[in-house]
Order: sequence, then structure tokens, then C-alpha cells
Amino acid sequence: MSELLRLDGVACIRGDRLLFENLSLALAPGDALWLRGPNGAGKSSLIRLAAGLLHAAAGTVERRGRCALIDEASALDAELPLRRALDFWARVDTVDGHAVDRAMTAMAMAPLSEVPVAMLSTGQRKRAAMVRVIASGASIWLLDEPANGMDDAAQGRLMAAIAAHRTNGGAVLLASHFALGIADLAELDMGALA
Ligand SMILES: Nc1ncnc2c1ncn2[C@@H]1O[C@H](COP(=O)(O)OP(=O)(O)OP(=O)(O)O)[C@@H](O)[C@H]1O
Repeated sequence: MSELLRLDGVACIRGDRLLFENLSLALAPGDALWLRGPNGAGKSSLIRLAAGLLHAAAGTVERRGRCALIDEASALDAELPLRRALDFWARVDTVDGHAVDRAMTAMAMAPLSEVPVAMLSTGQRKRAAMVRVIASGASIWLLDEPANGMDDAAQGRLMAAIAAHRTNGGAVLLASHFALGIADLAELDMGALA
């Protein structure tokens, strides 16, 4: 497979409801795809399928390389100072402290290194989750509403991080209610599949 992520003829059932079927998509290095659609359309479900956290009722999901995920649940230990919480994941992802340093700078989080995760604001928590994604070194980014709660400056940093990741050969699958102003972005309207 030349792509980083490929879904072929995928169906998703949640509870007793068929959310979508026969859905296919492929992300090659440098690609980004925006999943759009109203509440309940299945955007988060598709992201979780791509991450391997949900089982497809039909079809296949293939990944080449590691993926990093942002969703509504924070993976960072709420009790720890931010930097220690991020260093834990750096060890899991087998990346060094410099990768965390660079990602902290990219999301302007370095001044908050010693603040416990539980005390971060909503937007700061999203930025912290993005630091983890950037530092992970994963080639496939799965971002579920990554900009929710971010102010304009943080959204600008998110856009820059996405652009840099694509330039470096990564791919991005993004679910968002609103357009984020990303250049050269493919779209999949999940509302149209319902
Ligand atoms: N664990 C679950 N069990 C049963 N149904 C679920 C479960 N999780 C989600 N659903 C249902 O699946 C549908 C799609 O949910 P999903 O979260 O994927 O949509 P979404 O497009 O991301 O919505 P939003 O824009 O509100 O985040 C909804 O109708 C939801 O109620």
C-alpha cells in the first residue's frame, strides 16, 4: 500500500444504528481530509475506526505507520505537571525530550510546563493534546475537533503544525464543525452519507 491510511467499503454500526456503509478513503503522504457534517453524522466514529478503536462492521482499515489521536478524552495525566505528563507519552512513543521541546514551542506551551494538567483551561488543554500529537512522530494524525476552545493564535499554530506535518510526508484526517482555512484540503461530507 502506498498510502498511509486506507479505508475500503467500510460500514459502521453504533448501538443498533447503521451510521454509514460503503465508505472508502485513502490518505497518501502530504494529504489532508476534512470530515464535515452535523452532530451525530458519524465524524468521531470514523476517526475512531481509523484509529483502530472501533471495529468496522464491514470493509477494511489499513494503516502504514503509527497514528496519533486527539479526541474528547484527554490522554494526559490530570495530576501531573504538563511537562511530566508529556514526557510519559514521549517514552511510550519512544521519542526524546527534544521532540517534546519543539512541540511545546510550536504550540506556545513552554511557559505552562509546570502547571498541572487539571489546571489548564479548555483551550490550553487542546494545545497540550496537540503537543503530544506533534511530539509523537506518528505519520498519521487523527484530529477530532482539535480547534475547539482554541483562540485565534492557537488555531494559527495548529494550522502551521498541520502544514509542517504534511510537508514532512505526514497525513491528516480531521473532523471539525467549521472550516479551519487549511489549504489544499479534501472534504468528505458525512451528513450527505446519512
Ligand atoms: N457508544 C455508542 N453507542 C451507541 N451509539 C453511539 C455511541 N457513540 C456514538 N453513538 C451514536 O453514533 C452517532 C454518531 O456519533 P458520532 O460521535 O460519531 O458523531 P459526530 O458526527 O462526531 O457528532 P458531533 O458533531 O456531535 O461530535 C450518534 O447518533 C451517536 O448517538
